[in-house]
Amino acid sequence: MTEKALRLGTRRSKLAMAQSGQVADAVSQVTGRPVELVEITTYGDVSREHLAQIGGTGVFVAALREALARGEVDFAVHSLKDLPTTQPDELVVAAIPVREDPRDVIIARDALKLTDLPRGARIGTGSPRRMAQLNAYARTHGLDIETVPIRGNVDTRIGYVTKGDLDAVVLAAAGLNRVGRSDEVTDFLSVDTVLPAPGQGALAVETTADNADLVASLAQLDDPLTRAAVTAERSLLAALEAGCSAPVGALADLLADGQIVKEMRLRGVVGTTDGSTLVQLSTTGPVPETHEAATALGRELATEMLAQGAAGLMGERAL
Ligand SMILES: NCc1[nH]cc(CCC(=O)O)c1CC(=O)O
Repeated sequence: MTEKALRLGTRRSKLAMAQSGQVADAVSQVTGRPVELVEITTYGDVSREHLAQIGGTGVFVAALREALARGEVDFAVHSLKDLPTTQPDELVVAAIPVREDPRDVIIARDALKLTDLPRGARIGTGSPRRMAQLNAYARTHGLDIETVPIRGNVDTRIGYVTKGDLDAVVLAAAGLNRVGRSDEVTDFLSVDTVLPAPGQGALAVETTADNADLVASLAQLDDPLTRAAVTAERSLLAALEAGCSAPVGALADLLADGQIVKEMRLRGVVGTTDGSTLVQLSTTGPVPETHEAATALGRELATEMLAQGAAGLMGERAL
C-alpha cells in the first residue's frame, strides 16, 4: 500500500510551480511518500496593482501560511527573500536547501551587457535595492542609464524588452534558472556591482511546529551553510528594521584558503534609489555554527551600517 500523499501548498505562478515541483521531488525522495501540489490563490495574485499598498510580497507568503495554519496543506515552499524576518511561533522553516546562484542579472536587447548600454538606456526594475545600486554604479562608471519602475512576473518583465518598451530588465538568476530561462540572460551582474537581496536564490520549506515527524523528514533537505548565510543576511535586514521592499542588499559567503574554509564574510549595502549615497560595509567572523552566532554576525554589521547613517537612507518607499 502506498502512503498518503503529503500536500504542498503553492502559488500558481510559473516560478512558484517550478520551485514547488523541484522541492516536491526532493521531499518524495527523502520521505518515500508522494507529494501532491495544492494551488492556493493569494490576494497578491488577484490584486497585483495594489501589491505595494497591501504590503509587498509578504501577501503571497501570508496566504500560504494561512493554509498551513488551517491544516489544508502539510508544507509550503517560499522564496526566502520574500519571507518576512519575523517567524510565527506555530510555524518552522524545517529546511533551507542549497542556495542557487544568488546574483541579479540583466536581460537586454541585442545581447547587451550592462556596460554596453547606450546613453539614456532605460532599464526596468521595481526594486529600490536594484535601482540604488545600478544608479550608484552608473554614477561612478560614467554610464548614463535611467531606471524605470516596473513590476510583474518573469514573463511580463522579459516582455518589456522583447516588445521594445525597455532596453533591459533586471531579474534574479535563481528565478530564471528555476523556470528554465537562464539562456536569455545577457549579463550576470557581479555582486560587487549589485549585492543581491537577503536570502536571494534560497528557498524556505515551512511546516507547522507541531508536526515533529514531518519537520524531521524535511530537515534532510537542509543545507547548514546556506542556512547560516541567509540567517546572517536576514538578521542584518531585521536589525536595520527594513522590510522586503527596502533598498537593502546582503550576501554572506565563505572565505577559503585553498580547500580550507576560514571564515564567513557578510557584505551589506543600503542606498538611496538615485544612487547618490550608498553605505556599503562588510564584516567577517568564524563560520557560524548556531542560529545565535549567525544572527550576531548580521546584527554586528547592522550596528556598523547604522553608525554610518544607514537609517537615513531607508525612509523612501519606492513602489
Ligand atoms: N521579487 C520576486 C521574486 N522572489 C523570488 C524571486 C526569484 C529569486 C529567488 O528565489 O531569490 C523573484 C524574482 C526576481 O527577483 O527576479
